[in-house]
Amino acid sequence: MTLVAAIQMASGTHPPANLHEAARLLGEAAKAGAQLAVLPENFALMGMREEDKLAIREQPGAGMIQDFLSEQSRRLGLWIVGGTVPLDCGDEQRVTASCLVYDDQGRCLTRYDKIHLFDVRLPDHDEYYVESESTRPGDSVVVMDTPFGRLGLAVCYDLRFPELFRSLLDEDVELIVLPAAFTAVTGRAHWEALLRARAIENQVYLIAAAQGGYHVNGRETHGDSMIVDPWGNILDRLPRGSGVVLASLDRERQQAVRRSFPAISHRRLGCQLVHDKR
Ligand SMILES: O=C(O)CNC(=O)[C@H](CS)NC(=O)CCC(=O)C(=O)O
Repeated sequence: MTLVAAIQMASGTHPPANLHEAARLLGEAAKAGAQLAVLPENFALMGMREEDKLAIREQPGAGMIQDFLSEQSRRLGLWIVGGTVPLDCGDEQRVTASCLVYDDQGRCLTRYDKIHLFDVRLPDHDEYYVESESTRPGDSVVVMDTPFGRLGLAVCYDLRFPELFRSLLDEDVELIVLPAAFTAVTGRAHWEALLRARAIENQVYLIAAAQGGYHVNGRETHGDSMIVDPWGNILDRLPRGSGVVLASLDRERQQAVRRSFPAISHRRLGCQLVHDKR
């Protein structure tokens, strides 16, 4: 059994203050006995404008945010999934939205760059997002082995693309982390349904860490960070505000679900059949 945490924040415009709050919540998770903690998307900055993140971009491997993640994971003896960090990609106008995984000794082992970017005008609302103006999308599916099982990475809007999760399943993931900053409008309509669907159809644990609250840019994020088990049960959740969501992952229970309800082995369409026809 592994105790894991999803950390919920309502990040503001001042990175040091956001890191201070993240440290407090990571400390809370560690104190509760968590071995792995997931921070939300943009935990270090929810700016006034989308392009504000360009100003705090870091070179891969060095900078205030990455030093923070390394130091916290080492000091707390905690694996940390660093929500997203804006990393320099050699493009003046754009960064990558990089999800970085640190082990309990402060080493950054894995990087996943958000693949699907949120270029959306919300129906019936005066709200639109053009994430691709300031973010360069990733193009690689990323999984890694951890002491807690095979881990897959996805970020926020990625949740709407089941083919990414199938690709993760094809790599035999057992748990998937999803740092997010879902809008209040779309979150109310879709967040829980999408999370539970992705967990159920892939029979994985899903650890979703969200931004949840009001932000200086006038936006509201949905919150409701949750940990979902491979049967679709919500093990713990936090509707609003800052805090820590905790649950135990039970690999034997997961194996039992996959054995007794073998939907994964009943797949007929997708990779294999497509490849056979080529
Ligand atoms: O709003 C902000 O400032 C921060 N938000 C983010 O960083 C990202 C990119 S704009 N938000 C999403 O991907 C929302 C997805 C979503 O809400 C959905 O799929 O419905």
